[in-house]
Amino acid sequence: MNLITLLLRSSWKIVALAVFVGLLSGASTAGLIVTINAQVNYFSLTAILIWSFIGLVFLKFFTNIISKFLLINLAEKAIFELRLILSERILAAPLFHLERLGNHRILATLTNDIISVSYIVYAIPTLCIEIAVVVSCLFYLFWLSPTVFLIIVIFLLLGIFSYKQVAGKAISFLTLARYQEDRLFNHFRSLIEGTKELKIHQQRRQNFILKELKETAQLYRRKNVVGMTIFATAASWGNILFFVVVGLVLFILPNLQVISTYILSGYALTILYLISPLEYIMSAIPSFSKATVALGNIDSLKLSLLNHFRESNLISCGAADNFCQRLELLSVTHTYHQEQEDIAFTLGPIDLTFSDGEIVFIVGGNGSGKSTLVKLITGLYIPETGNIYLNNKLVTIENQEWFRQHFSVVFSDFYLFDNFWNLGKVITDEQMYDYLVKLHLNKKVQVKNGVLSTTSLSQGQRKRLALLTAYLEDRPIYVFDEWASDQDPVFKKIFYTQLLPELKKKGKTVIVVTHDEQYFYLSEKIVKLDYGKIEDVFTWCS
Ligand SMILES: Nc1ncnc2c1ncn2[C@@H]1O[C@H](COP(=O)(O)OP(=O)(O)OP(=O)(O)O)[C@@H](O)[C@H]1O
Repeated sequence: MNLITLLLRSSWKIVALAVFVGLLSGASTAGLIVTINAQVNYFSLTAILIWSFIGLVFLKFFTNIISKFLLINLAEKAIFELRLILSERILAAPLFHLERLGNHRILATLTNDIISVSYIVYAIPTLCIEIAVVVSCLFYLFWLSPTVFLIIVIFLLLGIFSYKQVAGKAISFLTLARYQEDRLFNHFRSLIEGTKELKIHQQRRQNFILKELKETAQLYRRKNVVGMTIFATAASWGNILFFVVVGLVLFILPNLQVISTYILSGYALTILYLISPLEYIMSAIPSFSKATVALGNIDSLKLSLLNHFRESNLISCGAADNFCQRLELLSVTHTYHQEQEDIAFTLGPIDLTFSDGEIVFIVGGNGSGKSTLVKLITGLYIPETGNIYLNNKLVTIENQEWFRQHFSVVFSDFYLFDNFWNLGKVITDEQMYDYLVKLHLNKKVQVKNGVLSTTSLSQGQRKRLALLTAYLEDRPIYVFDEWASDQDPVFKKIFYTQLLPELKKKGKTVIVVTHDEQYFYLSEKIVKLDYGKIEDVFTWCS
C-alpha cells in the first residue's frame, strides 16, 4: 500500500477537489508573478494591473485556505482510518500469527509507523500547493520562452534522476533503521516487564543497558543519520543545480540570443520564486520515504489493510447457543512451526468429548501442550487437521466467531479489564457486590457504575476478579487454565469444592487445567497429556 492509495481510499472526491483548488492556487501565484513582472517593466500603474494584482492576491488567499482545509481533513481522516483499521485487523488476525509477530513489533507499528505516516500526511497539503506553484511557474516560463523552459526541464529531470539514485541508498538505510527500531521496542518490553529482575542484578542491568539497549539504539541512530545525511546531500545538490540554471539563463543565454528585459526579468523572478517551493518539496522527500518504509512495514505484518480479513467479518454470525450438549474434538492437531523443523511441537491428534454438567480436568507436565489444547478447544487456534463439533454443528472458519461465544475463559496469562461495560449485558453494582463477597474480595475492591475501584492487587486476587468476569459472562462452557495455582489453600478448596460443583449444577461444561491431585476426585474425567499426545483419559473412582 502507498500513501496515495491511503488518501484516495478516504475520499477520492475530496482529493480531486483539493487538487483542483490547489492548482488554482498555483495558477494564481504564476498570475501574480506575471503582473509583478509587467509592472516592473512598464513602470506605469494601470487600473487593470492593480485590479488583477488585488484579485489574484484574494484568489491565492482563499484557494490556499480551501485547499489546505480539504487536505488537512482528508489527512486526518486517513490517519484516523489507518489507526482504526490496524487495530481491527490486529484483533481479527489469527492468534498464532500475532504470537509469531511478537508484541514488540505490533506495538512499534501502532505507535512509530503511524506517527511516521502522519508526519507526511500532515505535510501533504502544503506539498500539493507547492507542486501546483511549480507546475504553474513552468507553464509561465514556457509561455515566456520555450527554450528556457526546455533548459529548466532538462535540469529538473537531471536533478530528479540524480536525486532518485541516491534516494534509493538512503531508503535502504532508513529500512535498516526501522528494523533496529523493532529490536529497540523488544528491549523496551524487557525493560518494563523485567524491571524487578534488572534492579536486583547489577551485572545483568549494566550488560542489558550497554550491550543490548545502547547497542541497538546506537545502530538505529547511525542508520538514520546516514540515511538522512544522504538525503541532505542530495537536496543540496538539487539546490546547486538550480543556481546553475539561473546562471545559464541570466549570464550565458543573453550572449547567445537577443532577449528582452521583460523576458529576462520574468525568468529571474520565476526561477527565484521556484527555489522555495522546490526546497520544500525536496525537504519533504525524506519524511515521504520514512512514511513509505512505515507503510511497507505495516504491510509486512500481513494484517491485510486493504482486503477485509476473514475473521473480522464473522461478527454477524447467529447468536450462540445457551447450552453445550456436546463438544467434540476429532483428530485435531496444531503444530508450532519453527525455522528448525526438528524442534517443531505438534499437539494431537486429539480425540475428546465434553458434555454439559461435566467437570473435566486436563493434566500433564510442563510443555505437554495443556495451554495449546485450551486454545484449540476455545477456537483461538484453528485446527490444522481434524474437526470440532459443537452441538453436532461442524465448526468452520465461517462460524468460528459464533463458536468462540460459548466460552468463558480465564487464561493462565489472563488480562484483567477494569470495567464490565463491554460485556453486552446490564449488571447492577449490587449483583457485582454479591460476587465480590463470594470471592472474598468485598473488603478490597468496590464496584461503582460497572468500574472496579482498583486492579492493583495480588496475582491471586486479580485471578479472582478474572473469575468474576467469567461468572458475569455466564456462558455454557467454562475453561480455567491453572486458575487455582495462585490461590491460598483455603480459597483453592472453595474453588474446587464449591464454585466448580455450583457451575456443574447449573449445567455448565467445566474444563480445568490443573496440577492439584488432591481434587482429582471431583472430576468426571481426567485427560493426561504427554508431549502433545493424550497419554490417558480416565474417570476418577472415589
Ligand atoms: N507461541 C508459541 N510458539 C511456538 N511454540 C510454542 C508456543 N507456545 C507454546 N509453544 C511450545 O508448545 C509446547 C506446549 O506448550 P504449552 O504452553 O501448550 O504447554 P503447557 O502444558 O501449557 O505448559 P505449562 O504447564 O508449562 O504451562 C511447548 O514445547 C512450547 O515450547
